[in-house]
Amino acid sequence: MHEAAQENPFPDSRVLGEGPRPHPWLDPVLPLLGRWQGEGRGEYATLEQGFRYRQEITFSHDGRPFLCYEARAWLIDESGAAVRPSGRESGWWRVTPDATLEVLLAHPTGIVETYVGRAAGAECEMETEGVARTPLAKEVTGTRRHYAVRDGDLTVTQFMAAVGQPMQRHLTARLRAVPTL
Ligand code: HEM
Repeated sequence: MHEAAQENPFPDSRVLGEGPRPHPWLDPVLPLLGRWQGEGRGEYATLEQGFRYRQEITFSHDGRPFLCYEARAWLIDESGAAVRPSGRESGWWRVTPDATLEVLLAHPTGIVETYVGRAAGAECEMETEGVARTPLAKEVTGTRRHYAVRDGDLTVTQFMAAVGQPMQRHLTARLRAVPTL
């Protein structure tokens, strides 16, 4: 005999004023809350040429002192037309009372990253403490990220040390807040 499914009584919210009240420790990262979409450019020393992509990022919370994070990107051509799915990641942004960030991100490419960073004035900076890789994953040894919300835009930059290369820029994107579904 199957029990009837129940509506989760503790839904996530990505809109301020809807759902649970954000935990006070989340104050420094509240500007990130919501759904963002925009375009970025990528590069790396091992690649013959750069690339363009669109990316969608959502940040939500359930009243506890962490954000639920999800990001999906797809490559686009010069005219902006979609080419193929690309980088995808999900994880948790834990925030402490002194605005230290502890971030966990998992990638379908066999990589799990743990970061430590800081949130201040609508900007977040973080650097990897650890990178774990499955046997077939590419050799990524460290990553640095910067997120900034300014005038309704979210800019995201990512530097990476990987495949024998020193830390260098891989991604830069500018996203705008979009209405939640
Ligand atoms: C917006 C997200 C991302 C996009 C659009 C993106 C896109 C790309 C593209 C187009 C390439 C060239 C190879 C290919 O065509 O697939 C590439 C290479 C690579 N990316 Fe990313 N990437 C993203 C995020 C990441 C992240 C988060 C990591 C690390 C955790 C990463 C690590 C790498 C590595 C290691 C390579 C291979 C370099 C090489 O072997 O030459 N990427 N990326």
